[in-house]
Amino acid sequence: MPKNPSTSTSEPSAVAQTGAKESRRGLSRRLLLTSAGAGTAGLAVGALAHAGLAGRSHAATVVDTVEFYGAHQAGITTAAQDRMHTAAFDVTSDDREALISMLRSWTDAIAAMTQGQQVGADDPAAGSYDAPPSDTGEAADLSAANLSVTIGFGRSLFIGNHGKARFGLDGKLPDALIELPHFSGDQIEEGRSDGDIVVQACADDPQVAVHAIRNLSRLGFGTVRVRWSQTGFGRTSKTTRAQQTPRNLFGFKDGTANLLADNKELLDQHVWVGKDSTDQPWMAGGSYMVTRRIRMHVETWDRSALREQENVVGRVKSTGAPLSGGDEFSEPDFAMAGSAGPVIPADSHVAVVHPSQHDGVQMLRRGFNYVDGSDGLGRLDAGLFFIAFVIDARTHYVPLQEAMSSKDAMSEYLRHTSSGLYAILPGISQGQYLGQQLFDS
Ligand SMILES: C=CC1=C(C)c2cc3[nH]c(cc4nc(cc5[nH]c(cc1n2)c(C)c5CCC(=O)O)C(CCC(=O)O)=C4C)c(C)c3C=C
Ligand SMILES: [Fe+2]
Repeated sequence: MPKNPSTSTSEPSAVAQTGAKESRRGLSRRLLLTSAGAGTAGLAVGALAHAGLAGRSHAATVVDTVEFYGAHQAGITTAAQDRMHTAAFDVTSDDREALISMLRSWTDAIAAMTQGQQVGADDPAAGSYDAPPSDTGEAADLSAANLSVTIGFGRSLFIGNHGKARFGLDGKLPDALIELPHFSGDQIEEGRSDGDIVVQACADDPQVAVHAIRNLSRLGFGTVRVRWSQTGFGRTSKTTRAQQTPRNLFGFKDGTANLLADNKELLDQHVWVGKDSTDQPWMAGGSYMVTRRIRMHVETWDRSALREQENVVGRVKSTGAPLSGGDEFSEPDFAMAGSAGPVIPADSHVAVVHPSQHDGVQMLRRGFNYVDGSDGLGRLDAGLFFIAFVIDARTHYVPLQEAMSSKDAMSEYLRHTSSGLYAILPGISQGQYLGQQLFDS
């Protein structure tokens, strides 16, 4: 389990572990960790002990925090972490002020947790003995592990399930926040889908991601309740050039042709909502997140020949190169002829979803593998929790999914069991709360 905080992020915190921060906020989780006894928690302790509580020389301190404030929320272009816990919440209260108050407390908690600090108070022993601790405590000895928390609102937050405006949000529903259509072959479970608010927590330590969701859920008690939640591991994409392409549960490299954090022009074109590309000015700087829990019939896959597997994906299993040749990052040549039709079959996954088939649209994929035990019939309940961030799902997701479900050979091995589309809030600066642009608009 990666407890190594030496992996810096695409958005490192400029203030991580400075003396100023210590005196302002008291002991951070990581400094508690260091002072509580080197040797118990792996490399983090070694590194921080060297940075020296004694000497207070912070020069060697490693950074494993992701900046929370900014024009966009973290957790989208942030270097994809290894673990995920995503949850959707339904708002149980009708009170707009209660919702805003919860979003304020969530903002404070996220700002603290992403910097490796406890929720509420930095020192868990400082609270009242007669009250529950302000932090649940299971991450107290862990580093921030590159935690990012990303919040979005579902269509039902604006108009409920009957089209009636909620929380005074009349006229604030973005046109792009559609109800995703039913796609051929879908076996969607309602209880695993949609929801008023989505919270994606990603970290390089599963306990840190779970801790984030649990503490937000606790802070929301009386205002929201969890509708569904999903854990994931082994990121199935890369979002920075420095990251190696990971493999999905079919054993193929996944994320090769993904949009990357350093391609600002493409991100502006395909991921970030701009003030001119939305009917809702409050969405500028935001994005749309598509979630699909896709069961992969791994037992059937494992019994299929390598030739079949590669023809289904359109790439070489070992290297990730397109079947038309070259290396992993070579462009596929869909026109190259083989002995019986194109070398890359027209019904292969990459041929079906490639931008050349869809007016050049691209998406930022950020999914995770999942295994939720077995299904009672001797098969793993395993697959991909597909997550993609796009500027507009109507142009950047729906047509691709329609093509997949009608002509993608991979679909035979897949079953979509959940579906969600959320308006990802723009980022905020210090002093603001998540969602403020909407509620102030
Ligand atoms: C509708 C969008 C997509 C869904 C759903 C989806 C599911 C899915 N994909 C894989 C495995 C791979 N996908 C790969 C590439 C790829 N996939 C999509 C879209 C969806 N995939 C796109 C847009 C692309 C990029 C195409 C391109 O530009 O070439 C690949 C190849 C490697 C890579 O580029 O990432 C694999 C492998 C699975 C297993 C899956 C559902 C479980
Ligand atoms: Fe794919």
